[in-house]
Amino acid sequence: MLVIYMIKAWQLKLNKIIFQIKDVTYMDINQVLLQRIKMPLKSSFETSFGKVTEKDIIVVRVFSEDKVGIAESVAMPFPIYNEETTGTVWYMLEHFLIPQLLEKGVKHPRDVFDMFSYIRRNNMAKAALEMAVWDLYSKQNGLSLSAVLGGTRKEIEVGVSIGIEDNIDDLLIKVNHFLNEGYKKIKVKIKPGWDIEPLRAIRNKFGDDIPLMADANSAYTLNDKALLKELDTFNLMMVEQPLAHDDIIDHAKLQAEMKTPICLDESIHSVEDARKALEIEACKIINIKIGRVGGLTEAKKIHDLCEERDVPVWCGGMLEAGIGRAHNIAIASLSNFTIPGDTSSSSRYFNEDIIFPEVTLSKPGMISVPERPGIGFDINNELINKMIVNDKTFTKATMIS
Ligand SMILES: O=C(O)CCC(=O)c1ccccc1C(=O)O
Ligand SMILES: [Mg+2]
Repeated sequence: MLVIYMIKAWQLKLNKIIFQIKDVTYMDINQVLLQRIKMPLKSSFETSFGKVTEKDIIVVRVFSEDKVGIAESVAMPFPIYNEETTGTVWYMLEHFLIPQLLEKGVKHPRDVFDMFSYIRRNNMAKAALEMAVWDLYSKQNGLSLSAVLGGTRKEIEVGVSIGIEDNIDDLLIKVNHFLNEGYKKIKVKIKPGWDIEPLRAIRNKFGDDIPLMADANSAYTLNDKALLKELDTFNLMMVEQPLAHDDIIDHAKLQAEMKTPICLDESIHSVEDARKALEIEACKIINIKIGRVGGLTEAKKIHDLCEERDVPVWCGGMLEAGIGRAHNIAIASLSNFTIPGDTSSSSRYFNEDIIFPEVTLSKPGMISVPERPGIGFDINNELINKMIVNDKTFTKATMIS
């Protein structure tokens, strides 16, 4: 008995030592592949800043000797959510990020963020590469991405985001449909002229208890204070980013006068932004999007800061295809993601997704966190190949010569 115990203890110690050794050796990334694909959305998605009808994605793969890490760029085709576009992400990856990663190498995915910190912003470009490196690292260590990030949940709670609809009837049909699927949070997009009326209609039809929130995507200013304060009458879980994309000061002023918690999305690009926003009480909740903050390392830092300060977070979405969804599921398995996120099933936006199996609800309003190494999904390469508009391979040899 004692002998078995001693052997087990030794095995554990040995594993720990191997893990530590791995952290000081290079990850040996020798090739990166970019594939730009255009994927039709089932139906268009409208927000206060505009309408999207197809998903324009860059699939990023990083190769080591025998493993491949994968991620997806979440930038939109136009610079309307933030300053990046699919085109700028490609440019940054091609001319700055990939050459540097291949030339310098990293020992741990954590190093990627630091390596790129001298480059201002371009967070979605940085994130696309960094997330692929995290997936590769997880696969090299035979662990799920969730486990490597320190996730504790086996299942995550999810909600759904509903765009601006043509009329109230269409909106109510959608809300009804998603409530029936069990989604644990209904988020509706609002803008001037489409705010009080749709929220009132939802409350009248479905009652005061359904978990409801509104996302304004920066469509208002403090001149709309009276209207925004009226939102307090709808018992909303929160109102997301009511004011300017680059503001925290006015949000603090508004939060001081509103009962409904404000959640910031567009205004938070880093853990430093989060610290400042919390310090001046510009919000009570933060929406974490891995792409917006430059990758999983920074996303985890924001999560940890918020946890320390008892501020709940949730995982936002950018209409991701399956690879992006998989990364969202992994980060949302961390303990302080206590509010249902925007990561819905693949079928919410796509007739067919680029992963196997597709993301589905394991039970009403829940998605299970994969336990297999890395993101825990296989890639539907056949489908990806059908949708490619551009691709490029980068190798260590060609970069350095
Ligand atoms: O279902 C999703 O992925 C979330 C959709 C969403 O709300 C959104 C989609 C694109 C850009 C910004 C946002 C947002 O959260 O503000
Ligand atoms: Mg938002």
